[in-house]
Amino acid sequence: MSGPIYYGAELVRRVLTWQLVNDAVEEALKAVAAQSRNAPQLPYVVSQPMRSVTIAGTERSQLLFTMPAYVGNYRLTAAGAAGDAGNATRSTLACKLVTSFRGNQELQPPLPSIAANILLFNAGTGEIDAIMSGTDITTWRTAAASVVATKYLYFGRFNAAISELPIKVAIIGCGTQGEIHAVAMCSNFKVEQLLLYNRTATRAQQLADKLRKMTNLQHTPEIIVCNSARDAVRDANVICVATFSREPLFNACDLGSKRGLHINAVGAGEVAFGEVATDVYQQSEVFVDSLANAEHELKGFPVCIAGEVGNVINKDYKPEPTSMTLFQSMGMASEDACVAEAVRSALLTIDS
Ligand SMILES: NC(=O)C1=CN([C@@H]2O[C@H](COP(=O)(O)OP(=O)(O)OC[C@H]3O[C@@H](n4cnc5c(N)ncnc54)[C@H](O)[C@@H]3O)[C@@H](O)[C@H]2O)C=CC1
Ligand SMILES: O=C([O-])C1=[NH+]CCC1
Repeated sequence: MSGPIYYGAELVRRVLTWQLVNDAVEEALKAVAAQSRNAPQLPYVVSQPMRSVTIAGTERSQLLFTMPAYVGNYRLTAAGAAGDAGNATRSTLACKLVTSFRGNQELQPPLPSIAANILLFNAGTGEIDAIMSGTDITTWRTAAASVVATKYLYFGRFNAAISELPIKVAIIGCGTQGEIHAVAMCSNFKVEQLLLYNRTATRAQQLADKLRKMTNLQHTPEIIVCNSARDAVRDANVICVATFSREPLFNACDLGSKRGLHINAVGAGEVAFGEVATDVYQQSEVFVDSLANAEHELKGFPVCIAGEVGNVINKDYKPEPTSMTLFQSMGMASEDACVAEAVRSALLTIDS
């Protein structure tokens, strides 16, 4: 063996599309749920041990996570698996190394708070095949998990086609995740209004300006920069919250009149679930990406968890049209493994 191939960020970016990432993430969510519910009729074999967290210093503001996963017998159906490869089952052994240094945004020039690399192993021999830049994969796959959760938990409750139902989306926190969630929502759904809020208002304004200039969004919504999280969430159908806040940024009475509502709670995952008030959790049906991870990482979580998103997909569960659902996203190594495999597959396709 000549040593691992390195796939840098530029190469990875060449093949990242929503179809590729959404499909790989959906497959990972289904595989994890099948494994945890012991569904022998489904082919998947998953091993996803708890991620380790190394604190780099005296506070939890600088962290290194190791995120290993084996996902066996899954399929890549999107562009990543061109031609016949789309029908073949895959098995991937991978480990992501990811840092979360939340002060990086204050540096001059700023650096991403989250930076990652993914090691891909030969699942038959255990030898390392490739090292892939994982920062964009982390960014995209996290938004894709919210897209998949929104597709099944919000749109899945209505009979209309996704492309026909207009929605208002609130983005709370306009950093890397806020931006990719805005792009993901406008690329996958018919967003008629995008309501942006950030603690530092200029950041929300900068994101609004950037989004208005983007020509590749499937839907170009009206974009409103809000003065408070409360203003942003009041009329939204879908809320994405992605900050480092440990304090609730909105509570149940901020959500306005009863209507169909879905929340993707993405941030603060490594320390808590503090961004959203307890009464919002209490009034929601709460789903996670992995129950096993939730047991370990969400100690003191205020409500019972209804289940895993993958189980909603596997079992075709439909929430009531006016219910409030919440996806507590922690991020899973299986998502990284399946997306990295799809990226490698797509790169091999364009090279050949
Ligand atoms: N669930 C998952 O799979 C993943 C979750 N994350 C989490 O998403 C969150 C955001 O990550 P990035 O967008 O990469 O970070 P970022 O540093 O790019 O953006 C963070 C945003 O949150 C805002 N913010 C920070 N502290 C705040 C506070 N106390 N109150 C209100 N707003 C505050 C900042 O103004 C900034 O706009 C983090 O908590 C991170 O750990 C990140 C990657 C994956
Ligand atoms: O899943 C992930 O990669 C992360 N979750 C929180 C910080 C990074």
